[in-house]
Amino acid sequence: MRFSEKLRQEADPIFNAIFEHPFVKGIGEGNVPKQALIHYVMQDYEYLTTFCRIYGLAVSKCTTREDMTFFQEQIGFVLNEEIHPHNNFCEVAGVRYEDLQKAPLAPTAHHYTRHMMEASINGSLGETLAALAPCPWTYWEIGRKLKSEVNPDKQHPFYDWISFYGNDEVGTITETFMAKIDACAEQAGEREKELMLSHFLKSSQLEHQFWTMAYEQEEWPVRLQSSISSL
Ligand SMILES: Cc1ncc(CN)c(N)n1
Repeated sequence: MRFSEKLRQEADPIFNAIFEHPFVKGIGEGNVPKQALIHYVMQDYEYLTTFCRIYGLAVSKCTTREDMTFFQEQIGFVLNEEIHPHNNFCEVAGVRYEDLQKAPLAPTAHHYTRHMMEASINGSLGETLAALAPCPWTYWEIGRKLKSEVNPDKQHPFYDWISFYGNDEVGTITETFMAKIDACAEQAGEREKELMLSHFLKSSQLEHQFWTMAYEQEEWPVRLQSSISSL
């Protein structure tokens, strides 16, 4: 079995819990509370900004230009393409995208981004890839599942979101992650492979927790006036 398949197999209960999450189910049913959509976009905008910084850290781990090019292209994808699903959520919620930017990271988004940063600063390229992979991988599987089960037409409120993540481009990104993880695992010792599995499972758990954070509009326990904590 490919190492990437083993990661996916170990994470199966988490992926299944994500498919059953009320936010994710709500996307398929065309029925997500407005405040959940708003909280999601506010947090995801900051999450994806940090994700680009982590891709920069990943570049510092690369030994080939091919790997560098992959991460460079992924930064372009986040900055230029992933604004479309955010715009879909904003349109449904009836808010302007510009008004949802620069929010302080909520506890779960903070935890998730710091987990990936730690893996990419202190770990190998394989550990970095394993920590980052659940981001495209879970969304690709959600998109593909909703596309086949719901088969939305253009009248569906989340047609754009489902079409975006169920699209072959996100599938190709996921498959490239898998191939790079497999190549790293072939060179890795047992300890490094254990860490890759651990990082993959932690990020998958935090993907699930991110949906809950948005659905329940998680905030820090004490509300402050200042937005200085936005990093
Ligand atoms: C938290 C999260 N995870 C994954 C994705 C899809 N790139 C996203 N936009 N946000």
